[in-house]
Amino acid sequence: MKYDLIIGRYGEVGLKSPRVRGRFERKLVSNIKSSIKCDIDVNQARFFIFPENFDDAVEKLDKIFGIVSYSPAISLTTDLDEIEKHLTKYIEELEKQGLIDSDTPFAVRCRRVGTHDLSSQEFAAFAGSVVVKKIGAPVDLTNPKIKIFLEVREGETYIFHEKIQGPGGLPLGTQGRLVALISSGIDSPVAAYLMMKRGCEITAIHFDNDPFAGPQVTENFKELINKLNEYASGSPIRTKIVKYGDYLQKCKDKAPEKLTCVLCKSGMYKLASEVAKREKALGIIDGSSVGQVASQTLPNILATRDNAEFPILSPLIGLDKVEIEKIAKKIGTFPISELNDGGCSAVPKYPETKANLERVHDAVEAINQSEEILKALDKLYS
Ligand SMILES: Nc1ncnc2c1ncn2[C@@H]1O[C@H](COP(=O)(O)OP(=O)(O)OP(=O)(O)O)[C@@H](O)[C@H]1O
Repeated sequence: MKYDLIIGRYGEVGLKSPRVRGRFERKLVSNIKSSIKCDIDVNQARFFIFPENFDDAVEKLDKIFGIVSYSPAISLTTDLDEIEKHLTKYIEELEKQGLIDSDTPFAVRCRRVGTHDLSSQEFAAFAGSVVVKKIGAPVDLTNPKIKIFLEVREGETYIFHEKIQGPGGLPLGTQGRLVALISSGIDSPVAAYLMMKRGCEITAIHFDNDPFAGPQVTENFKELINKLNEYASGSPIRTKIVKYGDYLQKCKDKAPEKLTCVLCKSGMYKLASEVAKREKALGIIDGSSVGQVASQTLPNILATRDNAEFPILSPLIGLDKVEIEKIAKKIGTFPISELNDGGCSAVPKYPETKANLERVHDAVEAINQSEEILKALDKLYS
């Protein structure tokens, strides 16, 4: 099929006040243009996208937040003879692709904006008669196997048959910046993805636990960022890597062994708070889910977040592993997270699961956490 344009639609953006909607629309247009070479007209909650390369555009629109659905379409003038001519050719193409034949129940749906001689129903009935004349397929308005859409907008008419689901959400970059703690595991990239979908730009921090973890962990993290960047058109993810081994060694040397994971996590939030200040971010994201592992019990969550200076958002907090994995597979991070990275040897044999706030405060003092975090910050690289 030779299409003329792609019609994109947004959902939630349309519920905003006109001023906010205008801002979101402009951001969405610039995000689309960042990865797709095209011209775009915006008109009444529709994006009319004229790409240089259709296949490339169809693939990339699937990863641009804010777009709820999109349809490759042909355009023509609103005139019954023109509709008959172009729709007949369109049906011929669908027949060649095996999408319609004389037995395929079909329906025409018409949406109309502006003043015309015919009502939407009359336009749909006319288009239906063209399809019947061309191919003899049966009309079935309740249970069609294929739908033909006619969108009549003043003097322009668009014909399409697909409404491809987009990722939804809000345009990236409309909600401010967050610092995301991203390991090489399954959960944290999903957490970052979900907040990107809510329009938040991301600075990703990874803690390199060498010598307690091997180089593969950091390599996997970089691969995960490459994958997440496919969804970051217009606002690529900024990355920071922290050498964290010395901090962990201090925890092991100066605090009860049992508390290593609690102090590790608490140090991450503290360091992320410093990075958030530098990055003008408004919060921190992590991949916690209540009770998933020893470090994610409610007492540990409380004890590790106690000295963070920014809100910590955990979008996976109420999801179970199967639900998280389903998202990871959908967005393509799962196979990377599944790669063996050797794990972390700093984890004690019996990690604390019911951290006591007072004892954690004592341990934080014993390791001189603030100073150690400043030292680690000095070893931050991009
Ligand atoms: N090396 C690391 N670098 C950056 N963030 C980390 C690291 N390790 C853990 N985190 C953060 O802390 C959260 C909880 O830690 P936990 O040790 O349970 O994670 P994990 O199971 O290793 O990884 P994930 O939760 O990503 O599957 C992670 O979701 C992630 O946000």
